[in-house]
Amino acid sequence: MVSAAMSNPFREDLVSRSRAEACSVVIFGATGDLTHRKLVPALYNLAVDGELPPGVKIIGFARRDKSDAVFREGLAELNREVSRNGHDEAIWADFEQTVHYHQSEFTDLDGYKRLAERLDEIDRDRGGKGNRLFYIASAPEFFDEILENLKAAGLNQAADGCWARVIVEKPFGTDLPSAQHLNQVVNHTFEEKDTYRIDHYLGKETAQNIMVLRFANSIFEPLWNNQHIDQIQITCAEHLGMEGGRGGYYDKAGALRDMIQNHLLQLLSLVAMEPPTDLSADGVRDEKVKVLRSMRQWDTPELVNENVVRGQYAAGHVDGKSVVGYREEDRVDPESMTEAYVALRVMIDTWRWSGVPFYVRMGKRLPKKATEISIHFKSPPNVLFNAIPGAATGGNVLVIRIQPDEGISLRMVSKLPGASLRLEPVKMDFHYSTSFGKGSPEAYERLLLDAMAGDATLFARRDEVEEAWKFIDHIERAWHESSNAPEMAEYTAGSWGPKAADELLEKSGHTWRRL
Ligand SMILES: NC(=O)C1=CN([C@@H]2O[C@H](COP(=O)(O)OP(=O)(O)OC[C@H]3O[C@@H](n4cnc5c(N)ncnc54)[C@H](OP(=O)(O)O)[C@@H]3O)[C@@H](O)[C@H]2O)C=CC1
Ligand SMILES: O=C1O[C@H](COP(=O)(O)O)[C@@H](O)[C@H](O)[C@H]1O
Repeated sequence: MVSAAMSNPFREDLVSRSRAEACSVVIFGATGDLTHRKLVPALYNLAVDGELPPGVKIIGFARRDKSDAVFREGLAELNREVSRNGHDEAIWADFEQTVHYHQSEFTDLDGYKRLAERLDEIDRDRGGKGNRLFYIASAPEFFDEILENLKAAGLNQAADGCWARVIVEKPFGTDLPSAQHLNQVVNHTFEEKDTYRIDHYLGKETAQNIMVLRFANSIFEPLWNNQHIDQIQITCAEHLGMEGGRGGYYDKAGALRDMIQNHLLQLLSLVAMEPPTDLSADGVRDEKVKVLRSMRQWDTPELVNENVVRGQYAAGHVDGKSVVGYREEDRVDPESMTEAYVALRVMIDTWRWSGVPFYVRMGKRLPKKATEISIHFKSPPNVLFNAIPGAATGGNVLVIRIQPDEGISLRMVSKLPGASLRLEPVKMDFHYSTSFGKGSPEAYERLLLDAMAGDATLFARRDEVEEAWKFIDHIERAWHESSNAPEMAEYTAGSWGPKAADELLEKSGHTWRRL
């Protein structure tokens, strides 16, 4: 068995103090894609690894009429396809006994009252009262209604000595006012300490390792500032387009709202934050929110033009297959002005980061799926080796590979073996799979376990979400409301994005790192 402490040595004391506790997990939207592909496989894999607390019950809440047996069979079918640890029929047979289905409309208060009775029964079987974890995995238009109905049915209150918590899926609003409204609804239903705004990038093993790399090693932190770092790049490349009917959602959201506002600004704040005073949820989140507050605002169309590039893919080839352009995708408006690619320069106006550009890019239909952060150190003074072949290969680059092939590499310049002095870049490389001999758990496993343990460190706090929206809203306004709106650039599917994104960096003498 892999214990929580073993999987996270950095937070060993915290994990041993706050273990996941038995509870009823109620999933709203349980017949949907997220539940089948991510949530239930995550719970199953926790069970396989012996991490799921005994006594956990899973109750799927959705509209379609289904028996427990039919619901379980549908879940098993997907689990066979996607489960990280494979699908063991014997383990599944035990696991599925903990899974039940509750049919109701999200809008029907009676359905919640029946749910309350059902949960009471489960608690009685457990020997009295119990904990409840509500996971809102529905489309965002139902978030308010589900929260209000939970309150109306008294399900936001826990029995003495127990807890009732809520996990809210993304998107957490579509702009600052809608996020503020949702925060008000959530906070009037559950206390902030019981609210878990999910950002699955924070649950990725490599994202968690950013703090360890920075603060558990003495060699990096002294260099982690504008004296030594020239620029930082965060790239999230996806080869997929709008498969599985995603075009309808995506064309309303776009890359900036879908990925930058949440996942990539979270990664940026982990890279840029000051050391927290402790590892408590608020200790860490206090530091992250300071980064978000210090981002220079691109609050005029001119500033957006100078610092942000948006793009859509035209037809091209990805993975050897020809694919259509963004505007030809299923459920996408043929005249859409929604971006499937964004590249931006972020400036963080703090003592540590003054003058260091953070370049962030994300795009659909790029040549491959890969997310990484690269820290580009300044070059040494060009006095000793300037006349030597290979000397112009640049400074050190530390690369944190978030996915796939999770790991960290450091690029250095070395002497090529031989009688004459020639320089060549080399790479020191650490791979999670070879160093630890096993793959990383899925982000949802860690996040579900943390919510059961009452540890909100890897979840976004209210002020983080709102600060991120403030930054994003200026850009959205410049794109969609200004008369001199910056252009929509085009790139061929399967290429690394529009030329304008290269030009964004060239202005400062930089180039995107090749992945
Ligand atoms: N899919 C993914 O990989 C990811 C999804 N998300 C987020 O998770 C959320 C859910 O996404 P996803 O699972 O893909 O969505 P789906 O459309 O696949 O599922 C929606 C679910 O909501 C239920 N539902 C819809 N209307 C009602 C209603 N009136 N009453 C009761 N149940 C209802 C459906 O039930 P029924 O089938 O019975 O109608 C279904 O279970 C979204 O917010 C999405 O942004 C976030 C990250 C990744
Ligand atoms: O939240 C989202 O994330 C996925 C990418 O997640 P990953 O874990 O596969 O990197 C993205 O494709 C999707 O558009 C977005 O909504």
